[in-house]
Amino acid sequence: MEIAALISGGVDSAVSVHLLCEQGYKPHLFYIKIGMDTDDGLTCTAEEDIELAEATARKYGLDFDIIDLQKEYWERVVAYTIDKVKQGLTPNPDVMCNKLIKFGCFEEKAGYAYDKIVTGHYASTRIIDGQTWLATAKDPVKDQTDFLAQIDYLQVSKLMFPLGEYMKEDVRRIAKEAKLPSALRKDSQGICFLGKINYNDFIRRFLGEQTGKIIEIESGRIIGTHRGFWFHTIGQRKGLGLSGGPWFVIDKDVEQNIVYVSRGYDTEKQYGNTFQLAGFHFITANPWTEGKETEIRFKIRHTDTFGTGYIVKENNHYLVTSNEKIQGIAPGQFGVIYDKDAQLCIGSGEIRR
Ligand SMILES: Nc1ncnc2c1ncn2[C@@H]1O[C@H](COP(=O)(O)OP(=O)(O)OP(=O)(O)O)[C@@H](O)[C@H]1O
Repeated sequence: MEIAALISGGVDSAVSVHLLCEQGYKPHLFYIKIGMDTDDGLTCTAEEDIELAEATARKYGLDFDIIDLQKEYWERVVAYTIDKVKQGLTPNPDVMCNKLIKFGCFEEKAGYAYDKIVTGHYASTRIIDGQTWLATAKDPVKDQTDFLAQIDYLQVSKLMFPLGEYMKEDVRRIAKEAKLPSALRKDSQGICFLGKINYNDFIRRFLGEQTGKIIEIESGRIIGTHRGFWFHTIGQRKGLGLSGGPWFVIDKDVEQNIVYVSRGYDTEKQYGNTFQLAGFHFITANPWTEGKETEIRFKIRHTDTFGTGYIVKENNHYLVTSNEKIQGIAPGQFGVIYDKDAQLCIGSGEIRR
C-alpha cells in the first residue's frame, strides 16, 4: 500500500509517521507550503517547520517533498475568509483549508498517486455496512472532527488518522520516547496559516479601519466606538475596550457599521436555543428520516464538549434545537452534527439566524 503522510513540523503528525513506520509502512512525507514568500508582513515562518519535518524524514529514511499551495490557499481560503467577514459573518478558515487545500489541491498535485493519505488529526474513521464514516477521536478534548466536517466521501474513504486511538499525553510520551525532532514543540493554534499571524492585522490589511458605534442593545445607548464591525464576532467578550463589563457582542449592523452589545455575566441576549443550517453537507450519507426529528450531538465552534439536541429538515435548511441554551451562535460558522452518541460526524452546514 502506497501512503502519503502530511507532516507539519508539529508533534502530532511526527508521531503519526512514527506509528506508521512501527507498523512497517514507508510513507512518503509531504509538507504543504501555504505562507506567502513575497509578503513580509504576513509571512508564515515555515523554515523551522520544514527543518523539523525533514529531520523526521531523515530519522526514518523516508522520502520528503514540499508541495507549494500558497497561490491556491490565497485564492480559495483567504478569499473565502475575507468574503465572509465583509458580510458580517464568522468564517472558519480551518474547515476550508482541510476541504480545499490539504485534501483538495493536495490530492490533485500529489495525493492521487497514493492509496491512503495520513494526517495527525485527532479523528478516526469507521466502516459501517461497507461505507466509511468520519468518527470522533478517543481524546474528546483534542477531537478535531469539527475541522473535517466539510470533507467529501472520496476524501474520508482515503484518509487514515493514526492518532484517533490516542490521548494527547500518550502522543507526547511516544514523541519523547522515540526522540522525535519535534517532541518538545508546543501545540499550534489550529487555524492553518492564519493562526500564525495576528488575525486582526490580517483583517485590517484587507478591510482597513472605519470607526463605528458600539450600542447597548437594550437601551439603544452609544457606549463606545469600534474600528470596524469586521473585527468583531457574535459572542465575543474580550477586546471591546469597554469598562464596567462583561460585555458581549450580540449583533452587528453591517450597513451602518454598528456593533450591538449587552452587559452581564448571564445576559439572556447572548443565548439562543435554535439555529438553522444552510447548504448541509453530508460526508458519507444522510442517515436521517425526512420530516422526523432526530436526536443528535453538535458543535457550533471548536470546543471540547458536544451540545445535545434535535435536528429536523425544514424547507431548504435544517433546524437544530438545543436542549440547553447556547451562547454566541455566530452566523457563518459551521454547525457540525454528530450522531446521538457523538461517535460519528455526519456533516455540517453554515449557521444562519
Ligand atoms: N503545512 C502542512 N503541511 C502538511 N501537512 C500539514 C500542514 N499543517 C498541518 N498538516 C497536517 O494536518 C494535521 C492537523 O494540523 P493542525 O495544525 O490542525 O494540528 P496539530 O494538532 O497542531 O498537528 P501537528 O502537531 O502535526 O502540527 C497535521 O497533523 C498534519 O498532518
